[in-house]
Amino acid sequence: SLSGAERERERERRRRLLQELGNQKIPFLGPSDRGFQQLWDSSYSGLVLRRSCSLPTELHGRVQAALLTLRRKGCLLRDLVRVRDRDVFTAVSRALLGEPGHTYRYLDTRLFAIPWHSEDTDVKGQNCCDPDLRAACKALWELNNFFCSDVEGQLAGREPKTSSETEPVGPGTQEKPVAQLKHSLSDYHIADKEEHASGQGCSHPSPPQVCTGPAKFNVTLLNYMDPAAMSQLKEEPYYGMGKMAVGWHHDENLITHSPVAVYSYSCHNDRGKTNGRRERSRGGCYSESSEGGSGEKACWRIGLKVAWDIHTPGLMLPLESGDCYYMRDDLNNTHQHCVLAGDTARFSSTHRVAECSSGTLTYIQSQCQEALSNLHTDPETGSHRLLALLPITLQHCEEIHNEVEFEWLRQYWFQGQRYARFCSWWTSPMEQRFTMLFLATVEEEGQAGEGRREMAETLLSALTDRQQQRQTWRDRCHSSLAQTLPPEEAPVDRPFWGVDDPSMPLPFDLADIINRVESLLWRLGPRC
Ligand SMILES: O=C(O)CCC(=O)C(=O)O
Ligand SMILES: [Fe+2]
Repeated sequence: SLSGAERERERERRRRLLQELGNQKIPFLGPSDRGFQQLWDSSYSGLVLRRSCSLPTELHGRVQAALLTLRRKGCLLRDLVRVRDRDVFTAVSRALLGEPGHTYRYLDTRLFAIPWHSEDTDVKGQNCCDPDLRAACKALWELNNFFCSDVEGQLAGREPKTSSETEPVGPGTQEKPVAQLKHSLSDYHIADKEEHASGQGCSHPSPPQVCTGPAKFNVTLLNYMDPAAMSQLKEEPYYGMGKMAVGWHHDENLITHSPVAVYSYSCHNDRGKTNGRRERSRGGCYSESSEGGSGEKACWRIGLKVAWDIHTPGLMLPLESGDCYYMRDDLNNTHQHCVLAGDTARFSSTHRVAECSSGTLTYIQSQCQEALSNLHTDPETGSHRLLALLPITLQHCEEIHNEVEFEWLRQYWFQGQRYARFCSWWTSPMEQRFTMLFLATVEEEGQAGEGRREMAETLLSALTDRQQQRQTWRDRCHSSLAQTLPPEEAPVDRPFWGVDDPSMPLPFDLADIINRVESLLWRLGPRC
């Protein structure tokens, strides 16, 4: 994610562009506009549309049922994210599904994946949630497998478009013959297992972090919004594309150049399906409502723009229920996208190759292990002592402490009981007493000279940083927006301990300790 300075530069750049633009709108093209396909070919070539009809029917059925199950169970929740140092609720409700132990970080928020539950006899996950939820997760895992193999096919075959049957598709892509798509779902499972076995793909936690092999989507971020329930959606400001459910953005925290695959499902508000003809007016984005054509329903659309460019027209792509699209190559880097709300409720499942080198439970547990290996506990007294006292070791331990506390524990508890409510997979790792918090200070260590100064300096910077971050999290937990949440979703300021908790070597409030280290440094005098 962006640093403060980078954010500031972006803001300034945006301000200048808006100034240049004045009150004018930038043109954009939809499918019924002349030059649409040409614009797509020339400026949006990483975008590929796969129409609903080219996916297996039974896959649609399972995925759509799964999304409805997740909604019914209340798994989809609005995130209290941070944008430009302010807390805001996302307009869409979300949930993350994915490989066990994976997380996805966006807008200063770490989402913890509900595991796919791909195995029926997963010992670890057996009792973590009920069968309906397990089945729902598994359906999205099947969709994930479909996308993994489909996006590869799309990458392999870059011949120019040959079929004009399904309009429109992206440039340089060939719709797979329908026969080829009528694989049974189990074919995809097998393909998936084989790829896992061969160790290819880019979902593995360690670097390199550039996508080279076939795409292995490791998480999907689900989105849901019912516009009827939203009082005010923002108007798209640059092109006049209409109301936005998700504003302009790049997807964050992805392996460089990895693709994103999206399944779009717009539910019909009424009973029954839209039958009869569809009318295509501007952008083909109105469909006649099912009950005799009274009133038009705006459909959901994706907006795309070239980043930092006010000259290339924008692209607006209407999506019918069941349509999928891919963002390939570097489209996500060079372009931004937004989601334009239609009239009906809509789900999307957005499959990603999350950059997980520091984003898995395995990773953070090994970090803890490493730091703890430097901690000796006296079996008699229970007191703790650091084994290695090199400043570099101390600094590393303190950094790990901050990482565990702020990137994992506080992130998790800030989202309240939401995870434990549907699936208890994360409960045990998060409830574990993270002994990390026991790391003692070196104040008492009888060292002299530069070594001691260096230690104190190291400690001071770690503690100051920790104190600041604790305050930020406290503020976020007690913000007026956080207060509006029901108890089960309300942020919990955890971990927290009282002033005289004997099991904690350091108080929660570090102000006194920081003062002591500061005065120690002062007593040691200036660096020689
Ligand atoms: O819903 C969609 O089609 C895309 C949503 C999106 O851009 C996102 O979740 O990052
Ligand atoms: Fe996105």
